[in-house]
Formats: sequence, C-alpha cells, structure tokens
Amino acid sequence: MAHADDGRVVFVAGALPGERVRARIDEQKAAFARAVTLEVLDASPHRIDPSCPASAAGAGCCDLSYVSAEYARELHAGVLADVLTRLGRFGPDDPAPAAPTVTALGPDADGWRVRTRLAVGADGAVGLRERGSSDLITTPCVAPVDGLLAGAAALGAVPGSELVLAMGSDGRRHAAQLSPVARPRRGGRRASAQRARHSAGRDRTTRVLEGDGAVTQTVGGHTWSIPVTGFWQAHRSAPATYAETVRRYVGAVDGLPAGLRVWDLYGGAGVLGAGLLDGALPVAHIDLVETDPGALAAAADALGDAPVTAHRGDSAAVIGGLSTPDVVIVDPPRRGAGAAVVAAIAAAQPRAVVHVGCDAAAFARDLRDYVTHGYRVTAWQGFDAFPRTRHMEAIALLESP
Ligand SMILES: C[S@@+](CC[C@H](N)C(=O)[O-])C[C@H]1O[C@@H](n2cnc3c(N)ncnc32)[C@H](O)[C@@H]1O
Repeated sequence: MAHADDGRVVFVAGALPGERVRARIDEQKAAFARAVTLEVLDASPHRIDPSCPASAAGAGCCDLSYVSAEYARELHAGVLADVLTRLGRFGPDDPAPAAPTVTALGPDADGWRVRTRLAVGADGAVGLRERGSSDLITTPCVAPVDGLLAGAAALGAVPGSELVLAMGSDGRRHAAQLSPVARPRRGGRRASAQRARHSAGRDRTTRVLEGDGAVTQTVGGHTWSIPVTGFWQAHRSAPATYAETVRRYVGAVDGLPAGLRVWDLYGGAGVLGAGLLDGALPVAHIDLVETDPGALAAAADALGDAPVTAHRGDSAAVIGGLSTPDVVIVDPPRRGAGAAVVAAIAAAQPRAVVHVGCDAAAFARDLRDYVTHGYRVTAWQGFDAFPRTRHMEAIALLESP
C-alpha cells in the first residue's frame, strides 16, 4: 500500500512493504487507486526471483512468487491480525488468545496442489488464464504436485473447454473436460474472463478423459472416492492437518459429555467430522450437512459404517431440524457462514464450535458474530494453505461461557 500526493491509498500490485518502486496507476476511484509495479528501485530483503514461471509470465496463479516463503507467512499473519482487529474487533478487552501465527502445511512451497482447472485454447493448448484477461499462458505453474500437469495438452480436451485435473492420494491422476461456456456478448475482456472463471461446473457437461473420474483420497482411517470435479482441499496436506486440528481443539474442551453429538456443517464428504472418529473422543453421532450430492454420495460410501447421518441442503435451512449438538464444525465457502447461520448455531447452544475459514475477512466477521452471542475464542491458528499466493486458511475454537 502506498499513498498518493492527495492522500489517497494506492494498492500497488507486485510491490512489498518498505520498497520504492516505479508503478503505473491502472484504476482510479474517489477513495483509492490501483497500480502495478513496473520497476523495483529499492528492493525489500524479502524479495526473491519469481519462483513460478507461469506467474512471472502474467498468469493469475502464484501472485506472491516473488516473496520468500517465510516472509509471505509473516505477511499473512499480519493480514490476519489486522482483520481480526478491524473487522473482528478483537482487542485488549476481548479474552482472545494472542494473534494467530500462520504455519506451513508441509516442507515445500511448491508441488502442493492436488487439483487444478486449466483453460483449453483454440489450438488445443492448455494453460492458465492471464491475470484479468482470457488470454492463455502455457508456461507451467510450480504449485501442482508432480505429474498433475504431465501431458495435459494430449488428453484431448476440446478447444474452449476447461480441463480439470485431480491427483489421488494413491498417486492416480484423473482428468475431465468441462464443456465450453457460452461467451457473454457484452462486458469486455475482464468481465468475460471473470464470468468464465466463476462459472460453476454444475451447468456444464463433464467428460472423463483419464482415470474413472472417482479420485481416491485417504485421510486417517477413511478412504473417499471424490468426483473429479467435486470439492477437495487443494493442498495435499490440508485434509489431514485440518482434521487433526479439529480433533485437537475438540479434545482440549473441558466438560464435554460422553456420547458426543456433532454437526459437520458445509461438510463436503465429511473429512473433518470423520477426523473426530479417528481419535479417542467419545463421538456418538455426526450430522453432516452439505449441498453437493456428489460429496454426500462419497460420504455415504466412505462413512457408511460410521454413526454419520448425511443431510442434503443449505446449512441455514437444515440445522433447525437437527437434534442439539455438543460440538459444531463449520467450514463454509469463501463468503463465510454469515450472521444468520452463526446465530442459528449459537441458538443450539453447542459447548464448542470449530470454525474454519479460507477468507480472512469473512473469518473475522464470523468470529465476531459468535462473540456477540456469548462465545469466546480459546484457540486460533492460520495455515499457509496456498503457498506463494495471497490466500490462507484459518481455524478457531470457540467455547460457550
Ligand atoms: C470449504 S468447503 C469444505 C468442505 C469440507 N469441510 C472439507 O474440508 O472437505 C465448503 C463446502 O460447503 C458446501 N456448501 C456451499 N454452500 C453450502 C450451503 N449453503 N450449505 C451447505 N453446504 C454448502 C460446498 O459444496 C463445499 O463442499
């Protein structure tokens, strides 16, 4: 962040705190402007040669690939502390723990991504979109695990489609083509690129090009068959680490009854709830709530012998009909759970909530809502779950008074 002569904030992409850069202002608003770095005049000691060639070529993948991994985690921790203070309003008067640290999920900042979605160009070439445009960058990114991208252009995805690649924990790759989206007639290059990127797979046909489209993922004592286009945490170490964190947090709560009743909201295929079954906790029953039928089918196969009841539907609508929980796991999409869902959870009076968030600001707002309903944060932790990018994940434990 820099300041213009008139005092406006200027967000400078490609620059680091403390640097002096020459930048081009691309967007001006009344309150702020956006710029992009053209030349670094005084470099930060944390700047490194860009480690991702795709990002260096302009792709929207590893947008922090010019920052050392350690410093990137410091920046993440700073952002998390900032939003927890400003949006979460946590401060000296709140009995919350010290600001969360952000830890790595594994030893390497590269080769972590187990699933990816690539664009297929008019000539059949496969690659990532350029930042803010629909142009194709075919230089490979460093994030995918070994073998995920191998020979991707030869898999036969048709021009204009997208190619979904997913690697199982058994080392088998699966590939599927998502049929082309109709090109919007208006809105310009940037809007059209964004719409295409955000277009969900649900209104598009899927054609499996490699493997059988059911990706094997083993975490703890359970094995799932996840549809190749279905949700699975992107970082290869994320499911086991988050499941372990949820188990550890719940294990630290005093006074939980025997015969624990758990809600696993936004539960996907049930990997976080299943983590509680792997420990010594006396879990009697888990209600899994999820909108995606593919994830629920995977949960039914993997957890068929476990005391898990799957409910298909919107968490906000389903939880009113569930029996009272002792513990609630909440892992919403980027927008967060929101005030209404948090209020409904609090009204059910669980002893503890473990809340997972992949957007720092939404995470901070959700935590504030629990606090408003009398819960207090007793543990929290950030994870560098998308190394070399500005994204992160965070998990908090909240307990009733
Ligand atoms: C961040 S993922 C977490 C999945 C799972 N906890 C895991 O770790 O694999 C969020 C999940 O919420 C589901 N979802 C999105 N909106 C939902 C809603 N309104 N109610 C219930 N589930 C929803 C998505 O399909 C997705 O599986």
